[in-house]
Amino acid sequence: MNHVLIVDDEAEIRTSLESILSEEGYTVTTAATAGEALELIRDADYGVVLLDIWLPDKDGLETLGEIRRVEGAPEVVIISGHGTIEAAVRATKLGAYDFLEKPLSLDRTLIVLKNAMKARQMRDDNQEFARQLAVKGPVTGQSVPMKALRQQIKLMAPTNGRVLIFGESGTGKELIGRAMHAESLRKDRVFVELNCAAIPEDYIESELFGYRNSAVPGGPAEKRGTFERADGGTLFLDEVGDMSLKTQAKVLRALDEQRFLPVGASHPVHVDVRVIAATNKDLEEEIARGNFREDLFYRLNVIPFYVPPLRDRKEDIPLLVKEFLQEFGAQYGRPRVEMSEEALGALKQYHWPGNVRELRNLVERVLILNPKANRIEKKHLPMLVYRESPKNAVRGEEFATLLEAREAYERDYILKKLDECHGNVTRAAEGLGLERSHLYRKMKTLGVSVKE
Ligand SMILES: Nc1ncnc2c1ncn2[C@@H]1O[C@H](COP(=O)(O)OP(=O)(O)OP(=O)(O)O)[C@@H](O)[C@H]1O
Repeated sequence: MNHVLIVDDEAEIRTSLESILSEEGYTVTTAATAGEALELIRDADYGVVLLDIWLPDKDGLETLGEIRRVEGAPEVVIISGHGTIEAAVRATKLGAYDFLEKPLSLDRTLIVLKNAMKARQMRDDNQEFARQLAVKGPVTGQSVPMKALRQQIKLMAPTNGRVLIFGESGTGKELIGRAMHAESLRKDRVFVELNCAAIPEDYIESELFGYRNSAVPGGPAEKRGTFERADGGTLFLDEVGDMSLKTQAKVLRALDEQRFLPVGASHPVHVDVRVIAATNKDLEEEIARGNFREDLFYRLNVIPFYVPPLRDRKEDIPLLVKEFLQEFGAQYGRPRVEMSEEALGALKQYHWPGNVRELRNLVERVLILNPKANRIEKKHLPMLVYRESPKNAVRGEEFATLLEAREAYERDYILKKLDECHGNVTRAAEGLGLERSHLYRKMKTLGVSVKE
């Protein structure tokens, strides 16, 4: 974050400040009027605005108010002339970061600007923290591999070493990445996540490294990439095996040099980032196939972590269920809900292709679809029972007749839709393209219910 906007109607001040600040490594844009400045601020991500309080087209305090209303607003430092100090003081009470008096002292300008940038960075970090709080939880599990993983996290977290986490989808790789960050020396800084598979190839470079002077007409002129946002903290690169070879080459360089060139920029940006990467692919196999760079693999894989699938640590299921029942019980106003031993036994029979994520979703669904049950019994887990009975299993196994196969698929699909719609049959019917009454009839035939 080093973009400064200078707003002053005196051309001389604009030019001299621009050249000094550019030399200090800031990216500088200038504007002569409040109108022009507001337009620029709505378009790009500035760290700090140096705002002359006296502008020809608008009152300085009013301009300050408008800037502060822009989402992700920059810090504002007021520049005041001789007769406007009182207004500048008032501006700081209204949320300006500080003020500078004309004629500007170079030292003071640089110090105030540096501090204002830092304040803006901290505001960004705090917003990231707030987002993180919503998703953070403990790494639960008493199985031998989970205990070992927790120990490994404790040991490796403070080392700053790069970590590569392997494991099937839904096993908890991101959770482990976050736990690692929470126990590291960077815990007071940001944790930024980027899912490399979710971003189209054309955008991934600008997502990672940001851009200056967007090529998209009407688009924001500047964007900070994930590397830059993670400065000082941890960058979690999820599904790292899905990056193209071209992007891999750029990431490799950024890791080696701890600096990179945003798209369209003329100066590199230096960062201090710890990278934790995760993948559900066999990267060694991807290397053999020529899809993943070996040098990047070794750079990322300083400390390898392996998270086993849930089917290989079924002893963790009761504890996980307890945690999810607590979480969703509190959310849906049913704090005392529990699960019978028999139901837990049924869950242990299942092979959990979606791992812990699937278990968590199932617990939530069962709670929603059985609003009166204070104790979840085996009969409340129909889908699993169908899946695990070889005759009815939806995936792969054999069905006696086509009708049976179709019903199993339909049942599964309807349950999924009902789950997405939190048990609301009308909305599920809309989503399925059926009349509500038709869906009810189908549910009855298939033995699907949303009530006790
Ligand atoms: N050991 C665990 N204890 C508690 N919750 C867990 C555990 N493992 C996973 N979860 C929960 O399961 C869900 C999926 O976990 P997470 O997103 O970390 O998996 P992932 O391996 O990163 O998945 P993907 O590869 O699909 O991104 C999350 O809601 C997470 O909180």
